[in-house]
Amino acid sequence: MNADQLKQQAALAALAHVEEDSILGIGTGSTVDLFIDAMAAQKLRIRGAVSSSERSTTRLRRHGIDVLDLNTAGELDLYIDGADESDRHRRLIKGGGGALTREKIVAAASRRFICIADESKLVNVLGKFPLPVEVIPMARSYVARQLVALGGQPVYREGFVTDNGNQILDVHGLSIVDPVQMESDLNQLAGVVTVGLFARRPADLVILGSPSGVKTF
Ligand SMILES: O=C(CO)[C@H](O)[C@H](O)COP(=O)(O)O
Repeated sequence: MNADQLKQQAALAALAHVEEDSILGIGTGSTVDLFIDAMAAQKLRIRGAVSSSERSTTRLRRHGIDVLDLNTAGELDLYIDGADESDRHRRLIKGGGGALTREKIVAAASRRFICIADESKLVNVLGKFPLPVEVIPMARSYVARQLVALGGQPVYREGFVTDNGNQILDVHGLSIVDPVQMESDLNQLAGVVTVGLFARRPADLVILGSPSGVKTF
C-alpha cells in the first residue's frame, strides 16, 4: 500500500467519529483533503465546519459544506487534522503545510481532537521532522538567533507566507524530549506567533493507516 492509501484508510476510519448535525473543525493537508472528500462522498450531514486554512476552505465549499466563522460557531464538537509527527503520547509536530496557527486555534476551540495520518508519522522522539515556527516577519532573524542558542538550526521557508501574513522558520536538529516544556519556552520568544508543537493540547485520539489495518491510540 502506498502512503496515499494509508492516509485514505485513516481518513475513512475517522468518519465513524463524526456525529450528525455536529460542527467540525477541519485541519489542513493531504490527509485532511481525503477526509473532506470522503465526508462529502458519504453525504454526512453536519451543521458546518470551521476551517484552519484557505486551502481547506476552498475544498469544503467546493463540496457544498458550510464554512463557519469561529467567532460565532462557539465550541466545536470535533477537530480533525493530520500531523507531520506523532509520539505515543499523541503529542504532535504540525505545520508542514504552514497552517499551524489556525490549526492550533481550532484545536483549542474543539472538545475532541482526532489526528489522522499514515504510520510513517509515528516516532519515538519528536524532532526529526523540522519544527515549524511561525514568526512576525520583522522578528525573523531575532527569533532565528534565539533558536540557535537553544540548539536548533532554523531554516527560513523562503517564498512562503502564511494565511496570516507571517513567515515560517523550520527548525532542524532538535531532539524534543520534553515537548510540553519546549512548546512553552518557544512560545515565550518575542515575535513567535505559534510553535508547531501540539503537546500542551495533544490529540485525544490518533488514527494511523498501516498495511496491517488501522491503528489507534
Ligand atoms: O500540519 C499540517 C499543515 O500545517 C498537516 O497536518 C501536516 O503537514 C500533515 O500533512 P499531510 O496530511 O499532507 O501529511
